Amino acid sequence: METHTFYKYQGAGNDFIIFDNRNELFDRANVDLVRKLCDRRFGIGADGLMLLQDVEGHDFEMIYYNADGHEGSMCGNGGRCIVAFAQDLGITGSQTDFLAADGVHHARIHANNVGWISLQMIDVDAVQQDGEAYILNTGSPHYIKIVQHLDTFAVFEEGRKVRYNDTYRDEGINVNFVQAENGGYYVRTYERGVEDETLACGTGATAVALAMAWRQGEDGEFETPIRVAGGKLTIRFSKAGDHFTNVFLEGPAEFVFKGEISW
Ligand SMILES: N[C@H](CCC[C@H](N)C(=O)O)C(=O)O
Repeated sequence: METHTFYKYQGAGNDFIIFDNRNELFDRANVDLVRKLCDRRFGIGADGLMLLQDVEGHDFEMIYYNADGHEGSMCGNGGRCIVAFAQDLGITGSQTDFLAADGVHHARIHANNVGWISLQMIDVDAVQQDGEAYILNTGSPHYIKIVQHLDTFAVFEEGRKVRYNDTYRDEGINVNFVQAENGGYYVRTYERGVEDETLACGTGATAVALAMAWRQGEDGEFETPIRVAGGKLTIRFSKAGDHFTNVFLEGPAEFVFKGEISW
């Protein structure tokens, strides 16, 4: 048994356990351990777990796991949280470039708005349709459907049906329900890998902003406010036809607590 220090961060209520794994003491392949630490009853509890590691040519590498131990896709809120963590560790200043599952990300910590982080997301070149829903990949795969009365909508049940239907069962998909409001959108997401509704999903909020602009069809520069259960996010991007560039996810990322755990 060895004792390990962990850190807990949250971004708009999407919560993460983070380890400084520059010493590589956390075994990347230990998926059972990831699952146990993320369990809200048997472990620390979180929507996901991240490892901050050293990597050639960038400030650090972000290794992200969903609560079920699944690794390999991007997490937008997690990305903003690990940037805050890197700054708290003194690894980076107010700007950083780091490596994640979907490539290199640039991020900026706003000096005049403490805890507000702007994270560049991958360019998007394709929006597909599945019936009335929109499908796109913003580092993770997303399904987006417009609904009425989102406040009382059965996100868990309806999200789960889509995530496990014949089309998506094997790979899984994150299911976002959206309703327009005051020049922006209200979004609730059923997350694959958590297999539940979370309070926020950064790649999901990004996918919603892009899909809604694609649906409207006009090109230009956009700044889209997105309200989620855990707070507010802003998505900035340029749209030219099916091409989305300069995509930024902006929102809060905060340290919650740190602790020690043995295994
Ligand atoms: N919460 C995350 C999404 C994690 C992606 C994951 N649920 C998946 O695609 O497997 C976010 O803020 O972007």
